[in-house]
Amino acid sequence: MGLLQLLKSQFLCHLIICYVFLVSGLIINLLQLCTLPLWTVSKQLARRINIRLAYCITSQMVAALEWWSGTECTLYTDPKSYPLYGKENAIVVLNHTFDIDFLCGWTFCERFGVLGSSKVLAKKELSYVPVIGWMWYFLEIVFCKRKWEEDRSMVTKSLQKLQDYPENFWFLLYCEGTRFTPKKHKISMQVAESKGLAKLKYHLLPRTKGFWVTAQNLRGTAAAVYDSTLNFRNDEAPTLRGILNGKKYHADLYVRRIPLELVPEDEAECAAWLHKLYQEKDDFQEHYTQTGRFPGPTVSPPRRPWSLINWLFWSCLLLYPLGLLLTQLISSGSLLTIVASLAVCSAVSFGVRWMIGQTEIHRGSSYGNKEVPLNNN
Ligand SMILES: CC/C=C\C/C=C\C/C=C\C/C=C\C/C=C\C/C=C\CCC(=O)SCCNC(=O)CCNC(=O)[C@H](O)C(C)(C)COP(=O)(O)OP(=O)(O)OC[C@H]1O[C@@H](n2cnc3c(N)ncnc32)[C@H](O)[C@@H]1OP(=O)(O)O
Ligand SMILES: CCCCCCCCCCCCCCCC(=O)OC[C@@H](O)COP(=O)(O)O
Repeated sequence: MGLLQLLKSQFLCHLIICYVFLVSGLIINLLQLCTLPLWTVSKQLARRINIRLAYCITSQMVAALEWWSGTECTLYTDPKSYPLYGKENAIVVLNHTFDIDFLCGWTFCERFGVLGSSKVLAKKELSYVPVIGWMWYFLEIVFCKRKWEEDRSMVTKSLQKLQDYPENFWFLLYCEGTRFTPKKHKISMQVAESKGLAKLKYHLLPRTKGFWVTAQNLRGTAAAVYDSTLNFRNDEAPTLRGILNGKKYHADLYVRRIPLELVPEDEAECAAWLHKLYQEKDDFQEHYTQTGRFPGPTVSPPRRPWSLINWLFWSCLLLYPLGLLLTQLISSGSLLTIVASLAVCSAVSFGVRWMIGQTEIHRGSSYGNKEVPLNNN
């Protein structure tokens, strides 16, 4: 192990990175709160400011992946579609297989200049996560309880609000609705069988209602669906802890651009279209497993310096006062202040560990985990 790699694996480094993320994140949440009065005066200006504030948070995690761990991201796509990425609104459909698939998604957003404005149909529980979840309120992220009857009107309303969004955005949909586990896969394939649908090897059966309502409400707003399939080389199982430890991964993303006009408007036809899409995604994953690559040409959209610059800015801003505080603390020799500082460090460490836990599949929800009574007709 090289010296740099050894440094990256040190707990103290992780504590510093997490301190900068947490404290800057809370400051930005506070700034977002301050934009509240602006929403009534100029909604579009408030949105543009919040896009930039959100960028300051999410790009720190992207910088950790791109610059700290040096993870490589390769894009497999049609060269004719490439110039359109980042220049139009799009609905992104992505497999939900890895702890950090969302972070790879953010990394591609960053490389095409839509990181601050990117959106997702997210489970409600994530809205309570400090920093990221709180930031999402101001970004007009669409939340769902994963109970269609309760979600229907709220999801529709939230999507309609995006129709006059002032900057290009990608709206991410994990149609599988939850992360892949062998148990969830087994149950969802029982559902597929009972519905006479083809079985999938690498995906859960997609939930079609969210996709249909998104396509319907973003028609005329989004130009295309980006069917995206992510995999990692050499059976890597990437984690956020691995990224913090400076471990380098190799992400491959296969993207097909499908004009939104090709998605059927009728709900049943749209559902059938999505099921077919997932069967094709499964074939691409099979191709990857057999050959170690996706079909078609590759490009590696370059890293941009902004995520690193933002990270360095917040680090300088927050580590300087921390350094001063620590020096004063040690020179004061007060046992009480030293104990209080250790308690704050432990709280930061505990808080961020809990947040990292949200990204870990083995701590995932029980959604899609329960055997459902099947109607075999
Ligand atoms: C150039 C580069 C291109 C791309 C770059 C890639 C990506 C970058 C893009 C953007 C990045 C932006 C942000 C990313 C940042 C962070 C994101 C992090 C995480 C958030 C993600 C989540 O929280 S995922 C969880 C929440 N989201 C969803 O669930 C979405 C999908 N779900 C739906 O759409 C659902 O329909 C619903 C949520 C709207 C409603 O849920 P409900 O459970 O009520 O669903 P349904 O009524 O649809 O389900 C019942 C039907 O499903 C069948 N079914 C299938 N499997 C099962 C099963 N296991 N158990 C029971 N039922 C099952 C069932 O038969 C029903 O079928 P019907 O035919 O009767 O409808
Ligand atoms: C600079 C780096 C500092 C690191 C600090 C850690 C920050 C943690 C950020 C938490 C972001 C949370 C996003 C989690 C996304 C996710 O993966 O959600 C899972 C859901 O889709 C589905 O849930 P489930 O049904 O449980 O599979």
